[in-house]
Amino acid sequence: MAICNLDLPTQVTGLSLGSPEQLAGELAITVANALRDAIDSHGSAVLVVSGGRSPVAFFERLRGQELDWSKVTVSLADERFVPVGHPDSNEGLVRRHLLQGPAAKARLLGLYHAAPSLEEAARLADAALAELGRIDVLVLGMGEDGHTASLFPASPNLELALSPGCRQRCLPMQAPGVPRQRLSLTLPLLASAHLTLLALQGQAKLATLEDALAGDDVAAMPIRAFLRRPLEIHWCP
Ligand SMILES: O=C(O)[C@H](O)[C@@H](O)[C@H](O)[C@H](O)COP(=O)(O)O
Repeated sequence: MAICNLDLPTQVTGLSLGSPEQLAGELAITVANALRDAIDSHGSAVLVVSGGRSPVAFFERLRGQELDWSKVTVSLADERFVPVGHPDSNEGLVRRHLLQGPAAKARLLGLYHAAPSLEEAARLADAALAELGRIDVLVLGMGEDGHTASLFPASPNLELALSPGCRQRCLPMQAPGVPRQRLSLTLPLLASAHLTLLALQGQAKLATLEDALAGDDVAAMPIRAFLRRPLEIHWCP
């Protein structure tokens, strides 16, 4: 299915849903099916999710899905350099909205570490991610500037984070708005996911997607790195 007549590359599929509630439900079913398949095929599943405002309804629908959560590891595509109890924490968001009920049995591999600097926190996250293993499902969001995870245009370290040879799994990044200090998984790790989903809501993000599809400068719009790989976009007005 196309998304609002957007001309998608062959490796990108698009699903248009009627409302944010339908998008959350559809995404939850898609992710749960992929996690069950991973558990059936290799005994465990790794889910990497994004934070921000949009995923809350998706998290709450996903936690209601029947699966063996004790075999699931949840991690984050990016994090803000704030304590987990801070309202801006993505780990806090996942703990509050996803890891509840049966889903609380999942293991959470967070990125935040209390460290004297963002750089040191990124080094600690990078070391912790060594045990993540293969990402079975990656759920990305996107900002209206075309960032994804915390791969922001003009951020220091962006070029390194996007390079195919980047050896770090996690790097310190700077967002244009608060909270500025971020931790982001790098492209090689993110792009290694077996299934990558991009969840978008609203006309503004549809326009951003259209801009991203019309150009090829990845540094200007890092989401472009994912549009040239197999990707499933779920969008609603
Ligand atoms: O930490 C974050 O903010 C996210 O990981 C980020 O990459 C997010 O996916 C986009 O900024 C979209 O955010 P919204 O869903 O809030 O629009």
